Amino acid sequence: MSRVSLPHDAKAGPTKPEVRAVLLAKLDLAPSDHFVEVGSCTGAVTVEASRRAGRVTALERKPERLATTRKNLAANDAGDGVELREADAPEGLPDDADALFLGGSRNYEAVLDHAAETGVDRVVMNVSRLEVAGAATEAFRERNLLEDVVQFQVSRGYELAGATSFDSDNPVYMLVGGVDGEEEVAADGGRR
Ligand SMILES: C[S@@+](CC[C@H](N)C(=O)[O-])C[C@H]1O[C@@H](n2cnc3c(N)ncnc32)[C@H](O)[C@@H]1O
Repeated sequence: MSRVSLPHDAKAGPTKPEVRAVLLAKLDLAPSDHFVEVGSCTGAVTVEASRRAGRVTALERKPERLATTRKNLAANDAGDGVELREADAPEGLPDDADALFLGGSRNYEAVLDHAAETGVDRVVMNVSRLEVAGAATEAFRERNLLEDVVQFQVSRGYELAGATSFDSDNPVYMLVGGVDGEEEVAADGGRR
């Protein structure tokens, strides 16, 4: 299993390893891909993506967090092919992304507009707040970007009195799609 070392911390991160595993499966990155990330923060996703995609452009609006991305990339020998931009998306978004990940939700509607206009093949957004998840699902749907909505929660075991108990992370809503995305509908009319 590939590991990511994150010696440098930032307030809003990192995206947990189990969530990254699902995210990477959905993004399905290949060496021919240009991957664009909005909100790189600790760089946990940036590092993983740089091991799979040929090109990575990572945007982060907060300069101190972008510095953390840079330091954690260096700690993983992962800076090759990665361009870091201090920008508040949609500012700074390239026009040739194959896969786009919204790790931060600020201006997400304008970011989704840009994705739809430039024909991004795979778009994934992680949301933790319920109201934002609902509104963002609608925003994906309105732009014909929605294929799948996945909600999951990870619990991590710890030792308690010689046995194992669990601490639960917040639930994650993962919106998955892309241009020409079609929502999956089961034969009985329910969503799959
Ligand atoms: C939840 S954190 C992302 C965590 C990151 N995936 C990691 O593993 O560390 C969200 C980040 O997105 C950034 N952000 C939010 N909206 C943004 C935007 N429109 N453009 C650039 N950065 C943004 C925030 O500053 C924050 O650092």
